[in-house]
Amino acid sequence: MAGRVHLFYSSSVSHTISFLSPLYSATSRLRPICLRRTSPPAHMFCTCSTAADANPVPSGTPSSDPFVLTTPLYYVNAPPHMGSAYTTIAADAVARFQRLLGKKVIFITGTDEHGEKIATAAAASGSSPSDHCDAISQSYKALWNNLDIAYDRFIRTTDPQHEDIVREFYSRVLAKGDIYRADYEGLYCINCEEYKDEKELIKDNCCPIHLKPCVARKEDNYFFALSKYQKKLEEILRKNPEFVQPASRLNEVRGWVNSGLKDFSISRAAVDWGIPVPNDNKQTIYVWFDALLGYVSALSEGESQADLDTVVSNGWPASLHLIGKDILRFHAVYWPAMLLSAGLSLPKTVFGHGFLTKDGMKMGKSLGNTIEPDDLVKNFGSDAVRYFFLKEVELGSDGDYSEDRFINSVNAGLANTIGNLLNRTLGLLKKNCDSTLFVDSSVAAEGNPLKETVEDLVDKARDNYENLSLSAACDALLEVANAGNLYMNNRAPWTGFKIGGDSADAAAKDLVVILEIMRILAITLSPITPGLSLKMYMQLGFTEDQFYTTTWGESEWGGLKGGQVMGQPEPVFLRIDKKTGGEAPEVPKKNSPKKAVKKTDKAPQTQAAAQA
Ligand SMILES: Nc1ncnc2c1ncn2[C@@H]1O[C@H](COP(=O)(O)OP(=O)(O)OP(=O)(O)O)[C@@H](O)[C@H]1O
Repeated sequence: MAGRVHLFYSSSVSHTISFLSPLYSATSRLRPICLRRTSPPAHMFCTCSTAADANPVPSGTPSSDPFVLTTPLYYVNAPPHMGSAYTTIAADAVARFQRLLGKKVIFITGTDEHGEKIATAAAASGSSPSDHCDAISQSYKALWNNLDIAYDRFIRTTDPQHEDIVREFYSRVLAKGDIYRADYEGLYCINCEEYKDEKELIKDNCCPIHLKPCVARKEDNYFFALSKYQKKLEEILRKNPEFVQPASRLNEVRGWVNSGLKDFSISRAAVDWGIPVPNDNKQTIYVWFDALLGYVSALSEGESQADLDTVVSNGWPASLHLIGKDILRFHAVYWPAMLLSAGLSLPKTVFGHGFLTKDGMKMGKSLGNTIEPDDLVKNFGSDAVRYFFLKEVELGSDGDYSEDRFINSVNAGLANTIGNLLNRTLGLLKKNCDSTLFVDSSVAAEGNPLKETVEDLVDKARDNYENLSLSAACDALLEVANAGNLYMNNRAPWTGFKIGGDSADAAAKDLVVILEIMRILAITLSPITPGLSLKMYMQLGFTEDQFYTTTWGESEWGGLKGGQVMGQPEPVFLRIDKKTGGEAPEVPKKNSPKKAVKKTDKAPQTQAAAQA
């Protein structure tokens, strides 16, 4: 889904209805309005309906329904960049957290492959659109693999089952009387694949986003009667404020809706590379009326027949659409209206996060001002990349990348505060206790207020995960590690071992306390840094299989047992040397989606893991 701007009707667009579907009649000339392009609390995971309460169509999600979450389907005009990776990493962390809670999760991502821009990009590279799409969608899959993304479904809008769903959806909306035909003339931005309002253009009729001149175009198109859904959308936004998150985005969406919704064009006459409009193969379906349906068609995977009733029974509606704020209007205005028209339930939450920027401009494929995530993974490992962007860029706000900030943050958090504490503690345990735990961690912590501190922080992290405050979840977990470091320094167990007797027993208990903290951290940090967490868990004497079957419930204090033998103290995360950068880690071969949730390969996953 490109950050395409949709323009309804502008003063620069001459628009007259030349043909009306027998099912819909418009009587007035459509008035000009243009759209500009530009982050759920605990309740979003409750099983009661939210947006669906205001939905006139049958809805409601029983508690056994899966947690379905989506990233945008990325537009294959160019390979992925750090911006595309940002949304996907955040979605992966949410998916992993929900799995830890024991939910059945369906994490959907994929690629948006139709439209003029794709045909042009293919021609420029001397390949057919279909070969081009195969190559670029593969580059997304490869990056997700390198970033440890455990998606469940990867939908391509050129998949046959998707095309079937789009046609069925279109037919439902047509039958509802919500599609009609009209003339359209105006200035067109090929990169946005949209007609633009002259008022929003900059010098020489250039698109303000892509900085390229728009071209005059005239065609007749099919339109979707968005205006019919004005009242319903107002009601949904009033009754279900959690439908759009964070609150600042909700206000934006309310502003758009309250200023009056105008119908929009859902076909293109001049674009061959698309799904033909049913009963009119001279037109193809507009990319957004096609791509948004990918969230639905992804649920038909594995079915011999792809139809809307099947996908509904397979988990629709989605619990969460995680998107960038550039495509909020499509997801929070057009999409719910389209779903209402087709008689489908609305997603529970649309979360529009902020932008990664470079020199103040949104990083994007069209502008080419991108950071290559593969380079970051190669230099620093996937855990470092995931940690930095989730901790340092609050979901919902914009954030700038700088290598210095990256290295400082990752070194301070993962290498010093967490990795070093585990390594020191295991080193002391090896030297003084033959790497064996002296007592159960529940016994070691009797009367120790640190246990309660940790429990409170873990609860805080859980709330933050649930609210999609991923950065705050990282902060709470770092506080847990800080509390462990402080305890180690205050208690100085090495002196107790030197003294011997009761003091040595107390020191041995202290080590158990700290290792229990590390166990809890390994579990609770695993949505953010799955590779590092696995490494930590295994050093604590657990197996890989045990790691992949842990639940959030197991983060309760008391998992370590007396007599348990710990692994060898080896650094789980090495400091990154500012001068040389990180050493290249082995890029793990992993992530067939399900396998990634319960991996069986043994490849090290972090810079440190590769070196350890
Ligand atoms: N700079 C960015 N910061 C955060 N997320 C981004 C950024 N760029 C893209 N994304 C993610 O990708 C989505 C847009 O996908 P798309 O494939 O259109 O990428 P794009 O680079 O924005 O494309 P283009 O530059 O051609 O408009 C956004 O909604 C967001 O989820």
